Amino acid sequence: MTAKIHFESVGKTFPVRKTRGSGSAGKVVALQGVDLEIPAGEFAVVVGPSGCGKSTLLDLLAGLSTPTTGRVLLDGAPVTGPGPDRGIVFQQYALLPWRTARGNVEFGLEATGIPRRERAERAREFLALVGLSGFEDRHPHELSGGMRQRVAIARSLAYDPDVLLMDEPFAALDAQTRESLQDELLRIWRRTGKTVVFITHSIEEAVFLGGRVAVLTSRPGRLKAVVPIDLGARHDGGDVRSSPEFAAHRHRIWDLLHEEVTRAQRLERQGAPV
Ligand SMILES: Nc1ncnc2c1ncn2[C@@H]1O[C@H](COP(=O)(O)OP(=O)(O)OP(=O)(O)O)[C@@H](O)[C@H]1O
Repeated sequence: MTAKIHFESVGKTFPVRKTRGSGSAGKVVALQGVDLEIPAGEFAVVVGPSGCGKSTLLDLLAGLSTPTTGRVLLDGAPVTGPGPDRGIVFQQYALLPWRTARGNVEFGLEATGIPRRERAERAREFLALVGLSGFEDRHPHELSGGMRQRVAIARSLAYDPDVLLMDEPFAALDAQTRESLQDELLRIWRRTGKTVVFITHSIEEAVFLGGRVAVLTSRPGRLKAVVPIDLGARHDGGDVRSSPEFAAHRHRIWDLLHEEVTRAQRLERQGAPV
């Protein structure tokens, strides 16, 4: 069966401008030879040291940039640009401040030609899905950070993309809000059956959310390991985050990352101006 998403020997190199004191322009190899298949309906999480190319990987899948080598396939066809089959949620809310929660969710639908009444209905439905019934008429400044991010998720889901791309969507939130949004997201994922690609710096978040966790090496980002997460039935109730299975997965990913983080720090020190 064709994978929903297939990174096929993907590499990405960025040209960098000449900096003061350095002789010539150079390049940054952000990703190198990344091979990863993600089946439909999977919740895939990507972790890796800072600057290893996680956002670059997501941008390629979103069609916001093109790979230097290899291909990114969606349903077997190369990604050639952004499309409504992929919804993106970033760390920053990116909401329109002059529009209400409902207006923000409707905004994404306006370009699709869906009639006004249906847009309003769908916005209400998706705001309810993310737990924001009763807050439809609030503006972003009248909502908490967690609520704003819920609006952003509702906006992405409202046009029914097959794939949800999430780039550290909860990183700016306090710990409690973050955990409750993780619970919500899993509930929504189970209900909608979307394929999710989720980037995070948090190992706990990766283990809690991921069906599989892809660990990237420090730059250039290559695939170091793909760790299947099995938290068993405990995921359906109880405090899964304190279970021994959770701790074992967390430890395994920590081990994989630790070596890479150390390597990245060493490279950073070597590259730092003296
Ligand atoms: N447009 C660009 N031009 C030049 N270099 C870029 C560009 N975008 C990313 N890079 C470089 O590519 C590398 C990977 O960046 P990317 O943002 O994908 O990493 P990341 O793993 O998401 O980082 P972080 O965890 O810090 O968010 C970095 O060294 C970054 O500076």
